[in-house]
Amino acid sequence: MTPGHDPTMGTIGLRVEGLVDPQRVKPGTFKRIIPYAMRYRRALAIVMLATIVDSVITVSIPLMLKMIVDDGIVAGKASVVFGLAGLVAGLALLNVVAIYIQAWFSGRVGQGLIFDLRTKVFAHIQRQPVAFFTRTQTGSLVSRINTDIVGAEQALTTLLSQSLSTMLTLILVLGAMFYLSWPITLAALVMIPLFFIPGKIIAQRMERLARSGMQKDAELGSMMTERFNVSGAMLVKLYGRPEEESAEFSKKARLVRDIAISMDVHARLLFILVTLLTTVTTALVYGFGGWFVIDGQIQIGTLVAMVALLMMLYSPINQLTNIQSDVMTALVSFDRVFEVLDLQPLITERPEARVLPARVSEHGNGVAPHVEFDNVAFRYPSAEEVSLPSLELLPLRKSEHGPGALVLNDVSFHAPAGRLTALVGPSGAGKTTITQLVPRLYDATSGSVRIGGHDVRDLTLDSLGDTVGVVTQDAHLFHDTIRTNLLYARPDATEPDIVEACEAALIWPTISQLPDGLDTVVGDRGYRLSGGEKQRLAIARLLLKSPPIVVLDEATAHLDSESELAIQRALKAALTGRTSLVIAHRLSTILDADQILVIDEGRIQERGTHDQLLAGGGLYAELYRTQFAHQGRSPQPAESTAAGNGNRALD
Ligand SMILES: Nc1ncnc2c1ncn2[C@@H]1O[C@H](COP(=O)(O)OP(=O)(O)OP(=O)(O)O)[C@@H](O)[C@H]1O
Repeated sequence: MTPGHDPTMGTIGLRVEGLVDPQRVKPGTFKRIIPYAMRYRRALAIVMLATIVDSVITVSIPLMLKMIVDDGIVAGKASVVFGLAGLVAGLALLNVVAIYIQAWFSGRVGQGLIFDLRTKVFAHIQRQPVAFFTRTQTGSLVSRINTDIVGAEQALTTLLSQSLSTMLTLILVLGAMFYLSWPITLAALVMIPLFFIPGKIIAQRMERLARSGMQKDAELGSMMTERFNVSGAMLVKLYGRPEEESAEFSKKARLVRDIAISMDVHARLLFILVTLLTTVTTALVYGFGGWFVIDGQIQIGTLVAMVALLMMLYSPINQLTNIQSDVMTALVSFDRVFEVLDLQPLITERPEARVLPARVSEHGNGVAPHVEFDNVAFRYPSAEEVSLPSLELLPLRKSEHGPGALVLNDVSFHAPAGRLTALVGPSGAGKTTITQLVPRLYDATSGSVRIGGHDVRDLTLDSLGDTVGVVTQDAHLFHDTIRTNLLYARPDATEPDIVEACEAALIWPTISQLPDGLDTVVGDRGYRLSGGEKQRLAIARLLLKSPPIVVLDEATAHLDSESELAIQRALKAALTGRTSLVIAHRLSTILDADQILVIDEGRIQERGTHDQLLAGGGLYAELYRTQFAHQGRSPQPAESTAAGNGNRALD
């Protein structure tokens, strides 16, 4: 089947109404581009100089052809013919040099711009809060850094290099034509406005298609990013849906194809119309010019030069119409990049933020600070606050506009320095949310979270990062070596430091048996390691960082008893002497906790030690019976645990 007969191609050509996003380029986009270009003013000046040389040479050649014909051939002077022909060849050579310089420097400007924008957008995205990433489609984001930035670069280089050469050539060619024969030039000029009309109409259409195309392209990219990682691929397999996935993919790819075809058709249409007008105008010049030559009003050489110049006139006019559509298409890219750069990060460092003062004991050892929640209420930020609709998969629903419901309410507690505070409660109670407020993954909506008496919002983000270590249930590992993953926590750690951390986390025996040891690549998201090994590696990473405060979400995944034991021992090492906030899923942890907070519906419903709470016979007692008691230990009084004594039995 030829592509033209593909029955799925319902929206080819100009009929792509449903695909086109009617959004326009924001006013002021162009102005914002200028500072980016100004960084390359020296290279740009060279580009412009080379462009001027190129234009002048290009226009002077037809004038020399006229002289060859009239003053050489017609006059019968061979020396003039040879001399001028040699000069034309020399100028052509010089032009090659000018074009080469132009290409070299405009490449530097263009690629430099891509580099500047990419690094800026990447750094900006890094500063976005976690909430942004929970809403955004990864593929769309990647596409902004790749496709859109390259598009934006094209806008600028097209605008700066092509438009100058176009305008200059146009002026020089018209000047030369007027000089040679103003009546023929005027006749040709009458046609020029006609060249702009199709350009204008088609350019607008192309702009909308370009925006739409980028959006759909990003959706395609997103789908691939989600399906081509281990978790996504596993889900597809386990639910046996490869056919549906392929169908969904081809639906999206079809849209991308149709938009691309439509863009091609528009570009081609523009070209055809301009070619038609060019031919008609050339015929007009030959008609008038031929008559003038016969009439003896102009020389034959003048007609030759006029036609050659005319050919040069169309190329810039053609470009001018293209520039319009190219620039519009590419301005869309800039607009989409600026859209990301304009997104203000929700969690920022205050200008007067301070480093958390280190506390030292009488013996000169570092002392972990305590953590306090004071009347904290929290709601997750709304979509408008943290994300861009164009980076989300689906359009926002009505319910997603405006602030959501409070997830935490009136949460106040004191997590004593160097002690273990366990959080327990039913699913969705708000435990994870509470722990996320300590490292400022989110900020409290009201009330305050304090570390060592300092509001977390008054601390520098670096100091907060150094103070709080987090191990989540699904500890993420980069697709890199074990060593690189560990060094991520402390880049200056030495080999003995790494080994010590791995030994304390009880992962060293496993690592040392691997053929490549610490240089083993862990695979995408650590999928080449078992669940228990991954968690222990995450604990080793935490130990290497050695933060005074630890936030930990215990893994609920079922582990064999050996791994379970290893993890418990590793945790013991990780928590000793540290202020820890643990979402507890293990019996051993709640028995060892200095304080247990029972969370339900975003509030602290009960608090105390295991014995006190069990005696109370409330929610905790029920949770204990359903979640913890079956884990194999008969209820027993929690051992009293002094901070940092290292004697807490976690196993
Ligand atoms: N990023 C988010 N945006 C909006 N709401 C969220 C977000 N994350 C969690 N929630 C909601 O906040 C509430 C508390 O969730 P949280 O994850 O803190 O519960 P949890 O006690 O840790 O539950 P689990 O034990 O199942 O992990 C839930 O109702 C959840 O749906």
